[in-house]
Amino acid sequence: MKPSIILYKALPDDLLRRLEEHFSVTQVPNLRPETVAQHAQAFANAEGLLGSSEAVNTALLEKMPKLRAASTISVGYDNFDVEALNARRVLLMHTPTVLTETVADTVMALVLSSARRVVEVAERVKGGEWTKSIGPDWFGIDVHHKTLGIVGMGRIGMALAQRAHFGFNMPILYNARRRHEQAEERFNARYCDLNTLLDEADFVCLILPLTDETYHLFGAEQFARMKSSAIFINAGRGPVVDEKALISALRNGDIHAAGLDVFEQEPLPASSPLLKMPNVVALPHIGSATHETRYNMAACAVDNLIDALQGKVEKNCVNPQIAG
Ligand SMILES: NC(=O)C1=CN([C@@H]2O[C@H](COP(=O)(O)OP(=O)(O)OC[C@H]3O[C@@H](n4cnc5c(N)ncnc54)[C@H](O)[C@@H]3O)[C@@H](O)[C@H]2O)C=CC1
Ligand SMILES: O=C(O)C(=O)CO
Repeated sequence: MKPSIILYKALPDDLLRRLEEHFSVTQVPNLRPETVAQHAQAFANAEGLLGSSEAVNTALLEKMPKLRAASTISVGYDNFDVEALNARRVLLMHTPTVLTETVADTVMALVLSSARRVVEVAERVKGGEWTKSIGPDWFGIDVHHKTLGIVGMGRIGMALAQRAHFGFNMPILYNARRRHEQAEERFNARYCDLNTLLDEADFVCLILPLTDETYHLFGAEQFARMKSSAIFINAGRGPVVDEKALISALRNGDIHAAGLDVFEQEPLPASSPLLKMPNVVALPHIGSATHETRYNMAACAVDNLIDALQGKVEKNCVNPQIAG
């Protein structure tokens, strides 16, 4: 008999067929308690779980006594209680690498659009305001040759550094938990402590995972330290930043502008002051959202679940140490 799994995200037809070749699949719209209650037997029987963007915690694991592997269609896994998974010896698989280049493109888009005011001035054109040759009130600031500070020099940080160094001649500073020889050799990146990076960078780009250590890593103190001409970019996770402090820093002119793909609450509430600020580019968490990359992420997650339930954890496994 095929192992049973729960699928909580729609998949392209060919990937669903691939999954069904290996598993008996129950599709559900989400992992909310009412959904779990409605499909209690399927959850009770499931050995695998596949989807994204939902909390997987002790309460859910209690409803899934046979669960052996969870596969998320994302690289970030802050929505999983990894300790609880480890305690239950449930493997957690994720999708690094396949999305790295696309997310780095998104970060570069945030850098360019916030510095050159692309969204703001395009709206002015659409609003019929371009009636004569433009003046300095439409101008932006240069990106090329400016200093880029990267906080979190992982896979995406490296892909961003590559774009900035070779494409835009930007000197690169970085802060990470350890020195990154490749970043220094390939992109001439300079390692520094966070305060030095904040003091010197023209663009401060966060591409960090959300962990206990990174929660609210950026607050009033960090924004006050940045240059008043600096642009702040966050494409990692919203709660790494104290959003109230960010709003104050933008209001007070402590920083010049912000480009944001992630927020403390997603979707960003319509009442957020960020939406009223012309110097904020706010995107709906589109870092990896291209047709090609989202397909590749889903395919990777399907393969990951097939591998994990066969005990293969050589790649893309967050907690391989628990494999039997
Ligand atoms: N906006 C979006 O759509 C996307 C956001 N992300 C986010 O980006 C994160 C990074 O992805 P990758 O680069 O693939 O991960 P990665 O694991 O390769 O890189 C993360 C880097 O952050 C560093 N780091 C962790 N804690 C730190 C701390 N306290 N101080 C300084 N550095 C620290 C790590 O050492 C590592 O170098 C993901 O965990 C996810 O949260 C990822 C993909 C898409
Ligand atoms: O993969 C992730 O972690 C995302 O945020 C979406 O691609």
